Amino acid sequence: MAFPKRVRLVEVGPRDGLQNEPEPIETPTKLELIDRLGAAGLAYIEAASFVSPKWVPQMADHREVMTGLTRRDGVTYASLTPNLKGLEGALACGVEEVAVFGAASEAFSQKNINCSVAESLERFAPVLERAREAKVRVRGYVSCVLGCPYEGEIAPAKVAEVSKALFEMGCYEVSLGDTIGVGTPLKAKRMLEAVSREIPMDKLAAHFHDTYGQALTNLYAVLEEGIAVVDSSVAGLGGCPYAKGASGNVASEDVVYLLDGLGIETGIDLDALAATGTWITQTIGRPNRSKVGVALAAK
Ligand SMILES: CC(C)(COP(=O)([O-])OP(=O)([O-])OC[C@H]1O[C@@H](n2cnc3c(N)ncnc32)[C@H](O)[C@@H]1OP(=O)([O-])[O-])[C@@H](O)C(=O)NCCC(=O)NCCSC(=O)C[C@@](C)(O)CC(=O)[O-]
Repeated sequence: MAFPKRVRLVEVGPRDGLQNEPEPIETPTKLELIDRLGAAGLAYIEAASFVSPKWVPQMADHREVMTGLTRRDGVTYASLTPNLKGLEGALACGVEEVAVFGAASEAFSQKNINCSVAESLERFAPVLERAREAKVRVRGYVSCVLGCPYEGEIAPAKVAEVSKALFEMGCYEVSLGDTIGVGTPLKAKRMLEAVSREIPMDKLAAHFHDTYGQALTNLYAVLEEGIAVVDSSVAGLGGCPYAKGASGNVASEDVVYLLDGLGIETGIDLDALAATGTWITQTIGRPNRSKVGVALAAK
């Protein structure tokens, strides 16, 4: 299969990237980050997460973030909403899109959202129904698609089953999360093969973490299979609070550099994105995990 002509990046830095930071990050810093990302050409930014502040304290300012945004034309600002309470909170802030998040692993589902996979799907059904009423699109995540921190190997058939359930429930797109970054290209292709037998390829996204340094390679493999939506995080920020040791998402700068080299359009200004990565890592005192970002900053 040929590479797609254009790839849509879903920037998850302000949410996935920051949710695990141990020290509180000021809301104005988050707002500036979101604004800079929009200015760099990111057309889809996951800005906040309407989850319990007891579970993820770093996302407790979701309301302030979603109402404090300076909205840019053509940019979608999305939020995670694990249940109806989260959705109602997000709707009250004028959110344009939301995401529910399930898992292909029972143990991870319990640790992350305190319920089984089947219970999570039951919980998502009214979220999708209410979102439909409010004319808000819902994205679906499946975590642990290439391995689980608690269960180890995850069968591609399980990933396909949960993805299909989310898609049939009304998620317009299902994002496949290698939460702990353990995947390798062949594994990623096999998992995608199983999922794409149930869901059209153009309704799927790749959400790869870079814990084992395989994320770009895995992305290359799934781009070859026809994936055209990639989740990434500026400067490779991030990690999941319920996946110990998981490092950040693949860095947006590295993905854009790869795609530019393949002649795949993204609409993103790499220099502006890299400058944003330098700025946010300096501001929050974190290493920049984008090799491209570091190289461009050293020029
Ligand atoms: C889902 C729950 C809420 C269930 O948590 P629970 O304890 O089972 O929920 P509950 O309904 O029994 O409520 C308990 C308390 O939470 C409150 N509550 C209930 N819901 C909300 C809400 N929406 N917003 C704010 N507060 C809420 C509720 O009001 C109550 O408050 P209390 O009476 O104790 O004061 C909890 O487990 C939770 O918030 N989990 C979030 C975990 C999380 O955010 N993980 C990281 C994101 S997922 C991820 O990173 C993976 C991904 C997407 O990036 C893909 C990948 O890489 O794999």
